[in-house]
Order: sequence, then structure tokens, then C-alpha cells
Amino acid sequence: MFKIALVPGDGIGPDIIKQAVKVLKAIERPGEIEFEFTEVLAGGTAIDKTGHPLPKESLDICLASDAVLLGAVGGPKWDNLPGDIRPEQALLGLRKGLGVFANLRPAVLFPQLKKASPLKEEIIGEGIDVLVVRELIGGIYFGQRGRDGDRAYDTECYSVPEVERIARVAFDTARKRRRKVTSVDKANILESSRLWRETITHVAEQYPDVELNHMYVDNCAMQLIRNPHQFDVIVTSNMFGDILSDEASMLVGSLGMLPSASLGDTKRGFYEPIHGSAPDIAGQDKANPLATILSVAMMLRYSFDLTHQADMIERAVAQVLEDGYRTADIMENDMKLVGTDKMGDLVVEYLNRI
Ligand SMILES: NC(=O)C1=CN([C@@H]2O[C@H](COP(=O)(O)OP(=O)(O)OC[C@H]3O[C@@H](n4cnc5c(N)ncnc54)[C@H](O)[C@@H]3O)[C@@H](O)[C@H]2O)C=CC1
Ligand SMILES: CC(C)CC(=O)C(=O)O
Ligand SMILES: [Mg+2]
Repeated sequence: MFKIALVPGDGIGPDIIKQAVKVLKAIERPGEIEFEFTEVLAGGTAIDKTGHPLPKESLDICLASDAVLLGAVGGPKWDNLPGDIRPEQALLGLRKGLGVFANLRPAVLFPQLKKASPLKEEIIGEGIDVLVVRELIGGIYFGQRGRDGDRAYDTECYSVPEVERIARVAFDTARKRRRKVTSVDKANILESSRLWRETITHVAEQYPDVELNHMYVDNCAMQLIRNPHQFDVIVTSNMFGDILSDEASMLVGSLGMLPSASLGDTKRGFYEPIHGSAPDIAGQDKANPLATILSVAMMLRYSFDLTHQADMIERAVAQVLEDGYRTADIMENDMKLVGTDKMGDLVVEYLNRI
């Protein structure tokens, strides 16, 4: 029995989590593969009900689970609250509380979505496969911040051990891929980036079989579009990884296509699509649930060692796309437009056929 904590959150969060649960239920085999779901309150809805974005009980349930699946948190309703009680603090609190320091964000183009990518076909070539390894529980999102009269500040701080552990994840992962790591920083200006670069270079000595190069973040933002094939694994800080992965998602068609796995020192992982709560389409059956469904595949692979079932989910998604079904964000001429709920049903239908 695998215990899964579900954190639907706000906006489109509950709708996409519903589709993910359908898929997990389709994977269940009594006596063999069973899931126990516990719904957890976090984000804006938790503020409304309890006055706090992450009630202690919610974190405790996640800590007692084998994996956590989150939809998204936040929305305009809570935008004017003070920083410490905003919904987004629930997300940071969960990631930090679970100790998941390595956020893996794979930007892989399904061949069926070549036309949804804004890149020219000759740039896409055989396809796109870039993995962003983002440090998740340090850096500027967790640094000292505050107000001082008419000034405000946030601080970026990284220690050598923090950079070493994310570097090891990046190099170990690159060994299973195309053996290339690009470390992205802003070492021409930031001291924290200089420490980042020195530490990555030092760790790289233990991986002579993996090629390492360094790149400034502004250049990387441009190179991702100019020639994504130069990248295999990108390792970078919390904020740079946040921004570059949203950019990378468009190369493969949509923000609604990018899943993520956040891992720490144990097998318990935290899984979520990389997008937010999409308030502009919330409650309209328009959200693409595939990033969340693909996050479920990552959960099965990384936390439960159910590799075959993870592959099945990815094959079902590919087949649904092959047969021309599209949510609005990836819609093209001559394709069949479907909503969130129908897309979830289709993945389940195709899964049952495999
Ligand atoms: N992991 C999380 O919970 C995250 C939460 N947020 C929060 O979400 C709220 C909205 O933030 P935004 O900057 O608008 O980013 P967003 O990622 O929610 O939306 C950006 C754009 O992408 C579209 N989009 C996002 N997910 C989609 C999906 N699955 N299918 C189709 N279209 C999709 C939205 O409709 C919107 O036009 C804010 O409160 C923000 O703080 C933002 C990012 C991550
Ligand atoms: C609250 C933000 C740090 C969430 C976000 O944009 C992300 O993790 O991608
Ligand atoms: Mg983001």
C-alpha cells in the first residue's frame, strides 16, 4: 500500500488533481498495487479555513506519506496578504519540510506536439530533451528578506554543502543521459554564484566522464531558444531554475506539459506540475492536466519503483496526442479540442487498452 498525500490547492489545482487520481486508480491492482489517498489542506483555501497557508497537520500528513502530489497554490484573492501568510508560503513550507532539495523538470517534446512548439522544425530536428535540475530549498526564495523604511530586500545565500548535493544529483543524472552538465549562474556579478561555480567545478572532478560547462543565466535564456540541443542537464539555483523551466516548457509546447519531481535523501518525493494555479482559466474545464498526469508517472518511477506503470502512463499520453486530442493550450488546426476532464478520461481509456 503506497500512501499518497494529495494537495489540490487553489485555482485549477483541484481539477488537475482529480485527473491524476483517475489515472492512479486505473493503475491499481488489488493485492498488488494499491494507493491510499489523504487529502491535505494547503494554500489559499487553507488560509480561508484556518488562517494559515500550511497548517501543521497538513505537513505532518505529507511527512507520513510515501509521496506527495500537489496541484497548485495561489491566486488574486490572496495577493494582498503579507508575505508570510501568502498561499505560496505553503509550497515553500512543504518543499522545505519534506527536505526535497532537488527539483527535476524534464522538458521533453512529444513528437505529436512538434507544431505546438514555437521553434522552427529545423531547430527541433529529432526532438527536444532537456532536464532542468533546480536547487529547491535554498537561495533567494529562502533568504533573509524584509522592509526597512522605503526600502525592501531579499537575499541569495548558498553554502558549499547545499551546492555540492544538488551538483551530485545533476552529475549522477547526466551519467544516465547524454553525460553533459551546464551549470547556470550569474558569477560575473553575484558572490553566491561565484561560490556556486567553484563548488560545481570541484564536484565535477569526481565525474571525469561527464562534460561540464558554465553559462550565465541571461545567455542561457537566449541559448535555450537558439539551440536547445546544446543542453542535456542544466543545474541551477532556485530562482534561475524557476524561470528557465517555464521558458523550457514552451519549447515543448506548453507550460501545461511540464511535470516535476522533487527529491531529497529518501524515496519520499514531492510531485507537481511546474505551472501555477492559472486563475485566468480556473473553473472553466480548460486546464491541461497532462503535466500533473506526467508528474504521477515520475512519482511511480522515483518513489515507488513502478517503472513499467510509469512507462504505461507516458505511452497513454503519447497515444492520446497521436489520436489528435488537445486541450486549448496545445490546440492546432484539425485537432480535437477537449477539456480537462475529458483529457483525464482519455488517458485512463488508453491506459486500460495497453
Ligand atoms: N507550484 C505552484 O503552486 C505555483 C503557483 N503559482 C501561483 O499561481 C498563481 C498564478 O500565477 P501565474 O504567474 O499566472 O502562472 P501560472 O503558471 O498559473 O499561469 C501562467 C499562464 O499559463 C497558463 N497555464 C498554466 N497552467 C496551465 C495548464 N495546466 N493548462 C493550460 N494553461 C495553463 C495560465 O492560464 C496562464 O495564462 C499566482 O498566485 C502564483 O503565485 C505560480 C507558479 C507555481
Ligand atoms: C511560489 C513559486 C516559487 C512557485 C513557482 O513558480 C515554482 O516553483 O515554479
Ligand atoms: Mg515557477
